[in-house]
Order: sequence, then C-alpha cells, then structure tokens
Amino acid sequence: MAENSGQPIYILREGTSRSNGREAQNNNIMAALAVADAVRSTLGPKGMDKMLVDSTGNTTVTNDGVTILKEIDIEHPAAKMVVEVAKTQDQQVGDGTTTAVIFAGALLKKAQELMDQGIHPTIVTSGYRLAAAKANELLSEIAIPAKGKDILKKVAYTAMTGKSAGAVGEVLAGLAVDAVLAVEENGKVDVDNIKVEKKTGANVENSRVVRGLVLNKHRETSSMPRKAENAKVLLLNVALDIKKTEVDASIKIRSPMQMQSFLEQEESIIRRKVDSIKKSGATVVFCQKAIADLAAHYMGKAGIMAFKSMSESDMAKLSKATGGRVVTKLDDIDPKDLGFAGVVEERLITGEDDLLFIEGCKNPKALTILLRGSGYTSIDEYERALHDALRVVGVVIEDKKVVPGGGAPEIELGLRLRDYASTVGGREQLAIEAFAAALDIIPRTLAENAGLDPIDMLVELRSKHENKGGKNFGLDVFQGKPVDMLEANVLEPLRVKTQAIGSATEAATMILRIDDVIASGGPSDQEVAQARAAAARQLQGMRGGMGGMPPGMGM
Ligand SMILES: Nc1ncnc2c1ncn2[C@@H]1O[C@H](COP(=O)(O)OP(=O)(O)O)[C@@H](O)[C@H]1O
Ligand SMILES: [Mg+2]
Repeated sequence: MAENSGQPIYILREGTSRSNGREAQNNNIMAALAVADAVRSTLGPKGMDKMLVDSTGNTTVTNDGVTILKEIDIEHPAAKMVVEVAKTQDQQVGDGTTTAVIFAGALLKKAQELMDQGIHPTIVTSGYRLAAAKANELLSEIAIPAKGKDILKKVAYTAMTGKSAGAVGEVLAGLAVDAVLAVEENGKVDVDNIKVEKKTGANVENSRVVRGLVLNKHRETSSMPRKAENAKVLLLNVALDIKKTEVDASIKIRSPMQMQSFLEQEESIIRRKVDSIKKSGATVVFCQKAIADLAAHYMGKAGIMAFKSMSESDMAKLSKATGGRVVTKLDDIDPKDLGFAGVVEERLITGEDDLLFIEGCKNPKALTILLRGSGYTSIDEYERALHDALRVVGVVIEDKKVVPGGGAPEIELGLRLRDYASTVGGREQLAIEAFAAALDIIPRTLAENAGLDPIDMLVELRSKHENKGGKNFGLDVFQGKPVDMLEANVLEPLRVKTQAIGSATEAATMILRIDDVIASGGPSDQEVAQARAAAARQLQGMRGGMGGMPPGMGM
C-alpha cells in the first residue's frame, strides 16, 4: 500500500499475504529449522527411524533423510528450499542428505543470532560465502587418498550404518563394492549399470552380484531348453512371424489345395526366418517383437531358447552385458553381432518363481544385484542402504579421496575456520565464526542421538584436534568417546562433505537474502470462508441499496 494524496493505493490482489523485513526472514528461518528438526533425530549410526504412513496407508520405515523429506508434504517455500538441498545432495552424491539439511538449519539459526545483534543479512551471507569457499579448500587438505577394495568397503559400510541394514552392512558393503568395481570404466562409474532385483523369501546373506542380468522372463515354449551354456545371444528387433499386410487385405481361398499351399507358404516363410537364425549360430534369441507359435516350435526343435516382447531397456542392458548388437535384418546375420553369455538359464528361486539368469557375460558392464530379504519393509530399506553404498563407492572410485567420519572433519574445519576468521576481520569475521560454530551441529547431533553429553563430547573432540595427529578424531558413538576414525574404519567420500557444505550454504544464503514474501497462492479454507462471508455482506448491501464496495477494492 502506498499513500497518494491521502488515498491508499492497493497494488496487490485481495487475499495476497505479505510479510517483509525481519518478520519475513524470521518466518523463513523458522520454516527451514522445522525441516532440519524433522530429520535431526535420524543422524548417525544411533539415529532413530521414522515411520511414514502415506494417504493410502502404505508404510515406510526409514532413517534416510531424503526419503523422509520426499514423503512428507511440505508447503512453505523456504522449507522447500531446504528440501531441495537434500534432493541435490542425493543426486550428486547419494549420501549425506541429513547432514546437509541439518547444517543448513544450523547456518540459519546462527544467522538469526547475528541479525538479532544488528548485523545486516548481506554481511552474514558474504561471510558465509567466504567461509564455505575456505572450507572447501581446507577439506581437500584434510582429505585422505583412497585406493583399494578395503577402503571402498569401509566407505560403503559407513554409508549404511544407521540404516536398518546396519547388522547386515557387511554383506551389503561387499555386494556394493563388487558391483561397482565391475562396472567401472576408465575411472568413471555409472551406477545406472547396476540393476537391483529385489526378491523376498530368503535372508539377505543369500543376496549376490550376478555378473550379467536377472530378468523376469520365461522362454516361449517348454520344448525349448531351460539352459544354454556358452550361449551365443542374438538380439533381434524383427518379428518372427508372418508380416502383417500394411493395408487390410483378404485372401480368397477357393479350394483345399489353395489352403494347403497358402499354409505351406506361411510355413516356409517362418522356416526361412528360423533357418537364418540357425545359420548365424545363435543359441539364445531375445526378440523385441512377437514370435509366432510355429517359429517358437522350430526354434525349440533346433535347441534354441527364445524370448519375445523384450523391453527396449532390457535389450540395451543385454547388449551392454553380452556385447551383442541389436539386429534389425534377418538375412545374413553377422556372427560378430552375436553376444556371449557363459550361461543363460531359467532358474527356480525359493520355489516360487522362475527368473532368467544371464551370467558369465563377456563384457559384464551391466549387472544385477539379486537382493534378498525376508520382508517387504526390510528389503526396501536394504535397497535404500544399497543405493547409498553404490553411490558412495562410485564417488570414491572417481575422486579417490575420503575424509574421516563421526564429525571429525566438522571439528577440524571449525577450528581452522576460526583462525581464518581472524585474518578476515571486520563484521564478516563474526559471520565466519558463526559458520564455524554451525559446523558443530554434526558432532553435537551425533552425540545427542547416541545419548551422550554433547558439550563434553565437543570439548573432548576439540582438545584432540588441537593436538598434533588428532585431526582424524571423531565421535565413536558406540564407545562414547573420541576415537581415530581411520582406526575405527569410519570413512566417507570427500564429495559428501564438500557437496553438503556447498549446497547448505547456498540454500541458507538464498533464504537470508529474502526480505519480502508476497504470497498470492491458492486461498486457504479460512480465506475461502472469509471471502464467502464478504460476498454475502456485499450482496446484502446491494439489496439494501447501499452499493458498498468490497473491502480492499477501494481506489
Ligand atoms: N560408526 C560410526 N561412528 C561414528 N559416526 C558415524 C559412524 N558411521 C557413520 N557416522 C556418521 O554419521 C553421519 C551420517 O549419518 P546418516 O544418518 O547416514 O546421515 P546422512 O543422511 O547425512 O548420511 C556422518 O557424520 C558419519 O560420519
Ligand atoms: Mg548416510
């Protein structure tokens, strides 16, 4: 509203809510803090789980930050920005989502304290940016070079502790490392090459990495063999039936002779198609299109296994795994286009279901983790744990750098950033110190969630880090004291920390720079009721000949 010769001017539609200045900032900070608080209790190996029940009654039991935040309906725009932090973290690294969110919350809380002391938000945000850039630099100094399967296993295990999968972490860590190493290509890892096939009905110890693929497919007829060894795999994108005519055509058959010759002709077409498959030497056929019964029959007689209606994505995976090329013409199939698999076999799994195993492939860049579990809830949480483990192992193979866990890097950064702050001076120094203090939220929360005294633990950790050789000390939540995290085998990818700090800072500074919230949004129930009442009043007024303007419409 602005004043113009005494008359108020309304520039916003009626019903628009607006808050500005400190009020807007406080509201946004409160909303963001609420998000951080929602996941805080899940941090670390001793974090609690949350049970999420959706509107259809499906339940998820999880301790995964991003899963929780994705499931709960969040409305507030500033809160959504914090949820985005978790999503970005998940996309970029696959772990550290809770850390990132809690840290964003801590940054905002510290910012609020500074603003209460009269420090302008722009000073806070520029101090935060300086601190984040310095933190990045310091982190690469703290980082430890990582090579070898052993370290990868430790990283995988660390990423999963705290998930319900903790007890089976060893099994899952082994699976994750084997799978990722198998798909690594020139130092790059695409975990999309790894398919996780969940199957309940057995313990997780029965899970395994299938070097190749596991598909939910069955051979066309039972006359085909169940198993093909040293299989030559043909990937076909041609239908194995009679070509349908493009236009509607009908054939008039006037005599049994004609019928006979018509059928013979059909048969010979199909026979020719199968013959060219036989000639190529293929013993297993995956066909993206249809397979006529007669074609299946001939192939069965020739000892060829065949599968129809394959999806395009399965064909792509098959091509990657077996080294075969998808063939679109049946004449003169080049034997070089055939893929290879040691075994293709339809196998019974726990007596309930047949699955198709394609194993021992020549070039197993696509593979499957056959994940077993006794129940749907637990197997889903194993899958989430495995998802984190696959990602962090891939990240460490790519970056070759790890940092100790248990709050060690946060404590070390906190100390070093305080030193750095004094070199910057001025008011920004206060913001950098606040950033350093905000980092304490990680070890503090780890301690709280383990039922330990956070103040004592922070003091002990800091004194370790102030001594020479103490930079890798983190909180061992099981022993309840600072321990060298290298010796405790608690290791995380460097990228988990750089990403968490980077995106938390970005979200916090973005939220701090907002000083005006103008929300038009859909009306709330209450607003709808108010609007109805106003309309009724107006109508009454008109009937009474008063011609009243609705409130807020005045010029
Ligand atoms: N065995 C352990 N001892 C102490 N801290 C651990 C251990 N395992 C993991 N952590 C710490 O737990 C934190 C991660 O907790 P987690 O619940 O997985 O949240 P996030 O979603 O941030 O990954 C990290 O700070 C990590 O170093
Ligand atoms: Mg984690």
